[in-house]
Amino acid sequence: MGTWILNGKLLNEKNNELETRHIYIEQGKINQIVEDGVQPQTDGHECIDAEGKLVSAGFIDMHVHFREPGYEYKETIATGTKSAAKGGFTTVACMPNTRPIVDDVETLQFVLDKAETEGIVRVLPYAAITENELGRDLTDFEALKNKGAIGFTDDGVGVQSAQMMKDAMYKAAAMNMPVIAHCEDNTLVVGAAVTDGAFAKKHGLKGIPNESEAIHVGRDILLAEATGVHYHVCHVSTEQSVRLIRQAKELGIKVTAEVCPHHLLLSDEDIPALDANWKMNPPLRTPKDVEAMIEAIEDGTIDMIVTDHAPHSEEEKAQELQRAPFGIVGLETAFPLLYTKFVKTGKWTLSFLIQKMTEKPADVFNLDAGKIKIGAEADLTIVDLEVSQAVDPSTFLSKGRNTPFTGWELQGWPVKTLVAGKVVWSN
Ligand SMILES: NC(=O)N[C@@H](CC(=O)O)C(=O)O
Ligand SMILES: [Zn+2]
Ligand SMILES: [Zn+2]
Repeated sequence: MGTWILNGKLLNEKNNELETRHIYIEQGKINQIVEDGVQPQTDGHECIDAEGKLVSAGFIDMHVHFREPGYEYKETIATGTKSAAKGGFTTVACMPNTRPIVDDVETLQFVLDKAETEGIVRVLPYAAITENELGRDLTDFEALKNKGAIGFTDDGVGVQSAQMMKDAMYKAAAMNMPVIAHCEDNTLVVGAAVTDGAFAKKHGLKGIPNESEAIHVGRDILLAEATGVHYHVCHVSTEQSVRLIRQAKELGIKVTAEVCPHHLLLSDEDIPALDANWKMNPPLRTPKDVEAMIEAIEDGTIDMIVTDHAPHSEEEKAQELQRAPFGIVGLETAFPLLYTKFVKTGKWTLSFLIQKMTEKPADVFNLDAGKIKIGAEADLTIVDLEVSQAVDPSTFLSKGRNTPFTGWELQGWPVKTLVAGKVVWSN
């Protein structure tokens, strides 16, 4: 028995038109795509009616925090993947800043086992660059790669020593593995709650300067050039970083980059009060930086959109701004936010947005995913593009409720998510 998804709207990337199609899935893979008008042979098969809804390749998020092991009160692989499925994501890449850090094969195996037994979407694990993310000793890249790590990153902190980063890049390059960098120079203001901008000034707060990110981006681009590694910049937030990445790409250096919805949609001037739901790292920057992020995703300087889904508990986020941890959740709001604010407004085509959340990340990280085609895994997302609904954190499947987008009236809500042809979430 197979499964038919009937009457879905598939995006024709050539003309950005939505066309009605029927998709037949067998043994987890897309087996047939039938034109409207042709009567599909549904006898004896399961049928899903997608009448009028968008059927997209499942979204891919190359930057999430699922907190397991060690911080299960914030999120688990079970709740994190549920949250992902609800957001229409079928593949997510997990950051290693758990407790313990994913810096050895035992911890990596633990994550893989949990993903296998409790995860409802595909989970790809990153491993740390340095032991305990302390920046002192490199982890065992060879062993971690062999066990299934897809790249190396100390996300959460910057690798402070240029020599350490260079050694890591040489090693990763020799193994054909990417280095993924959280860019933050700790000799500049570090740990402040907001950017060095209007909000900081108004409230008499110290601010994190743009250079603390961009100095690492510039340094690492030079090191990537010297080592030949595939270097990927995490959560780009400043116009200076964009400038450096743009130039590096022009020079043919192997650099790729990601941006988060919040850095495309919010600036420090939007922060309403001293509220930790607006605190994340990197922080919301100035309106000029937001403009630069939009330009950079539009011209291809930034390759993909990621959420940096970073759940924290209610109690942690209720602390005063300086004490509260950095991070906001993102999986359940990413697509509706971007669809409503960029596609509905006519700034982007639907196919542009979907590419940045499917094909592009798959391309950059060599994943066999991100496209609806015969023979591909049936990782699919069915999205209602019409119904308008307000963001309500009490409905999140994530344990985290920490979002600045509460109450935003959005369209483009996923209604059903399939992984390998199985419905893993349905509203
Ligand atoms: N982005 C955040 O604000 N927080 C992340 C760490 C990180 O991505 O650097 C976290 O682990 O909570
Ligand atoms: Zn980070
Ligand atoms: Zn992160």
